[in-house]
Amino acid sequence: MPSPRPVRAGSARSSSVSGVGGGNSGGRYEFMSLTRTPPLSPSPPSHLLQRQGSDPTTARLRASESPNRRRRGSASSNASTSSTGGVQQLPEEDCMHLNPSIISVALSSLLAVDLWLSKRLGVCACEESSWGSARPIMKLVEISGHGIPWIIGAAYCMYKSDSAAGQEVMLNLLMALVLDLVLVTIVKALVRRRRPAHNRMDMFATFSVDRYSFPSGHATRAAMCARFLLAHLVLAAPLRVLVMLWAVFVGLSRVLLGRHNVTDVAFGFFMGYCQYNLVEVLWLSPATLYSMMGQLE
Ligand SMILES: CC(C)=CCC/C(C)=C/COP(=O)(O)O
Repeated sequence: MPSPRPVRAGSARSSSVSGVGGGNSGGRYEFMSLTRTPPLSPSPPSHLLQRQGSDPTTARLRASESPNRRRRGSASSNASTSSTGGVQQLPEEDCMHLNPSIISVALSSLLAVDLWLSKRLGVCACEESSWGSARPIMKLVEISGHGIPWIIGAAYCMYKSDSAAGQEVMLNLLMALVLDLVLVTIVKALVRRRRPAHNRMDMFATFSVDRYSFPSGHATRAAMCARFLLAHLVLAAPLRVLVMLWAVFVGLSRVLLGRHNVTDVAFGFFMGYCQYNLVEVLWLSPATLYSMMGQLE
């Protein structure tokens, strides 16, 4: 009895490329057959179809499928092979699984990078972390961007101000701070993204939505207040630089403390920047204020 001849993988590959020829290379045809149903007519040569299963890429893809999908896939491809006289068709659901949308792939990649980077940057997340000794300073920066000192400070300055212009600016800063709290609460409640696992929930004065992390309320406030200060209160160049550095540092400290992922802070900065535009649109003038107070009386 003749002994079976060993099959060499290399020879199958090289004959596949040379067998198709022209612009439509063997490699291209095989790739397309994985992602969409090959045309029924004209039927591709049967020697090409046989080689699909022996291609290493095909083999790897099939190996990564779940056992159930593999079983279903092979059953349906067997069925379609027999019903179409040798033409192999992939079931429709397989085609969809092999064609994930570019947006969802980009989003999952961004989230994976975000989680990885945020975890690496959370160097002050607890005392035992690599920069744990800097944690008290980071917590001071955290308090400098907290809502309570800002609200109390703005109300106190408004009360103490002896000019109508000063009172107007402080009143609008108060309105901006309240608006920021409301908008951040709404977005946090809608998105409900959990804070990073390495965060220790030892923050001062929080609302219930503050168990969620997207967006960072400190980052929105820092961006909005920085724009507000630069537009209305701080004119000297060195102080303007300090204000900007403070805002950046508040955002950075959120990630270093492990309170937030990088995307929470990035979106927070964007949202706070836009919120200032809204404050300008809603700006309360003394006339508006007096008419509002008149309506209240
Ligand atoms: C109690 C008041 C007036 C404000 C809460 C401020 C606060 C704790 C926001 C949460 O900030 P992050 O989202 O950056 O952690």
